[in-house]
Parts: sequence; structure tokens; C-alpha cells
Amino acid sequence: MIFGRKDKGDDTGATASEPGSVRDQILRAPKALLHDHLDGGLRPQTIVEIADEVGYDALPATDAESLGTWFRESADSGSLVRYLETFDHTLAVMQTADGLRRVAKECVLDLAADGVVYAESRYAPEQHLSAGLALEDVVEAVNDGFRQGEKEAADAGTPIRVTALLTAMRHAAKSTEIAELAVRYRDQGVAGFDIAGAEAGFPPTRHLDAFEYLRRQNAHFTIHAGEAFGLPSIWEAIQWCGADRLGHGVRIVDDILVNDRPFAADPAKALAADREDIYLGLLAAYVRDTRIPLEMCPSSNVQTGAAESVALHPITLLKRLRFRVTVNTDNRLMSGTSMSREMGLLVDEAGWTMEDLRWVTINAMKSAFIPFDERLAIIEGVVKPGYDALLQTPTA
Ligand SMILES: O=c1[nH]cnc2c1ncn2[C@@H]1O[C@H](CO)[C@@H](O)[C@H]1O
Ligand SMILES: [Zn+2]
Repeated sequence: MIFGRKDKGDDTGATASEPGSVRDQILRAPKALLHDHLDGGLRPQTIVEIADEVGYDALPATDAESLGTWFRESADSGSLVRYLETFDHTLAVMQTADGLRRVAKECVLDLAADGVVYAESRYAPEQHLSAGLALEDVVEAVNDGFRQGEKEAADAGTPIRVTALLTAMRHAAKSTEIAELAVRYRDQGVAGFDIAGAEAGFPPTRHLDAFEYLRRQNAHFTIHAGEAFGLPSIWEAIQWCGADRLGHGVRIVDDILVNDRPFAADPAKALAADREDIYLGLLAAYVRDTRIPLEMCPSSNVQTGAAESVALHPITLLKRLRFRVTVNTDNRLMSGTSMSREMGLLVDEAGWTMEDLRWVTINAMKSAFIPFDERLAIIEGVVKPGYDALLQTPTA
């Protein structure tokens, strides 16, 4: 086992490891993260402290360790809808400017300590208004926290760049307003837009006005699709809405036949199949041909039932078929995870190599929503040299 589950409520997943080991290499490797929810990555200790400050008394546990365990266990239900219910408690402590600033700053510090050099952190501004903040106040408080975190991380010798993605909730009716907010703040730390929340019953085309507006504005967006619902959701996200990337997109394997059977019929057999026995349907072929990035989140998918296990997760087939795969955390608190842990699990349980991790990191940087020259500068100036230095070190 390279990475166990975090057992401490407030650590970052970056625990000590033998120098030169694969675990150590993963921790030191420069990492890029495209899909991480700000309200799914709080430190349990911070939740306890802010809850106390703001008088929120409905936490299911009041010490950090039990609270961390509660989140992981409650999110393990096999259902996305129940998984999402756990966010009530994180959102409760993210209603003030101080709370938002602190959570955002700590997010940056935790990612930097885990070796993440570039991250897009998403949250839904509309969910942070219950104590009287305006949408703009929310964005500005989070941005302040991100800038402060970047400064402290750079001072600590772990530089990182973090941008925000503004999410609209798919069951609500605020998507156009949030899309406009994302465009208004595009030069002030907001790199794009997303929709999230329960997928079944809430197709992305409900928010077509928002996506059409964003396209007219030359703005970037991703859509959570193909997680709890299958191909129609992915097809709408791409062909009706024009998504630049797919959040999860794991169910694209429903459009890939292995020996005439879908991946889910026998994942182990599908992963071991010969290339000539694998057939891509029109939608899967389109996603691969047009290099649509897949923001894949292995542990989260196992918790919500979108995948059986990390070992049998479709990501390994999609990597082999050279889809534009990226590896992400989704919700570090609910999954008790980190980028290093997700990568360690793929190495440990699904046979991935350091070369594969380098490849998905470059994929992620190519797919980031910041300008092309800035992406290139991180790929050439940070990711490639970082991996070159690591891969010259023999593995213990
Ligand atoms: O995996 C997911 N699928 C769909 N929605 C999610 C997932 N993780 C988090 N959120 C939703 O996104 C909101 C803004 O960050 C969270 O409050 C949660 O409701
Ligand atoms: Zn997500």
C-alpha cells in the first residue's frame, strides 16, 4: 500500500515517506488539479472552530477526528444524492467573509503542501448567501483567501497558482446570474464556470441560456456529466451545451464495447482486453477525437457508486485508449484524500507508472482554463523539469 487513508482530521495527506520510494516521488512530483470543490476540502478542525464562532450547533461530531471520519463514512453511501447531503455542514461554516477567506487560504496551503503547483478550485457562490453576503462579496472573499494562501505557500517554498471556477447548482435557477458573475471576474482570479449537484433529473440543457451566454463571451466552462447519469448527459453537455471539459465523464465507457459487451458487464475483462476487441461508439470517438478533457475522480466515483473500485475504474482503460484523462480529488474531505493519495492508489491498485502520472499532469495543464502561454510556462518551466529530476532518481 503506497497511500493509506488519511487518519488525521487536519493533515494534508502529505505524510512522511522513505526518500526515493514511489510514494516519495509522487509527493514531490509537480501536480495539477482541475476538479476540486472548495466546500468539499475543508480541514475538520477548521469546521469545528468556525462552527463554534458562528454558533452552528448541528455538526454531527465536535472533535476534528470524529468529524473527519463522519464525512468519509457518510459520503460512502453509493448514492450521489446522499453524498451531497454532507455538504450542508461545510456550507454552514462558509457564510461569512472571514470563514470563506480562511477556508480558501487553507485550501491553497493544503494543496501546495501536497505538491500541487496549479489548481482550479470550484464552489457555488449562490450557496454562501444565507448570512447576508452578496454574490460579489463571496467571490472577493474567496479570492482574498486564495491570494493570501499563494503568498504563504510561496514563502514556504511551495509555490502554487490557484484560480476559481464558479459553479451553479443544477437544481436551482441561478445559472445565468452565476455565468455573468464568472465573466465579470474573469480577469480577477476566476477562470471559468461549472454546473454541479444531483445529475439525474437535472439535465445540463436546463441551463442552455447560461452556456450560450458564456460561449458568446468566449468564456470557458466545464459540466459535471456522466457521473450519476449516463450517455445522454454527456451528449447534451458536449453537443448541446458546448462544454470545454467534462466533470467526471466516467460513464463515457457505456459507449465503449469490449468484445461486444459494455465495460460495466465485466470491468476486469475489459481492462485486460486486446486493443482490436475494443470498439468506440460515435460519442466516445468524438470525445477522444476532439480531445475533450475528462476530469476523473477515482475515489469519489467509488463512494458514489459510479465505479466499482479504483482497481477496476474505467480511467485505466481510458488512459490506455489515450482519451485526454486527468486525475482529480473532487472532495478531499469527503474522500479523505489528496492528489498524492489518488495517484498513489492508481499506482498501487491499477498498475499506473510515474510516466502515466507525468502524462495526466501534462494533460491537466493543457486543459486548464488559464491562457495558453501561462499553461505552457507551467508545463515547460515546472512540470517537465520536476518530473525529469524525479525520474532520474532510482526508485527504492
Ligand atoms: O461529485 C460531485 N457531483 C456533483 N456535484 C458535486 C460533486 N461534488 C460536489 N458537488 C456539489 O458542488 C457544490 C459546489 O462545490 C457542492 O456544494 C456540492 O453540492
Ligand atoms: Zn465534482
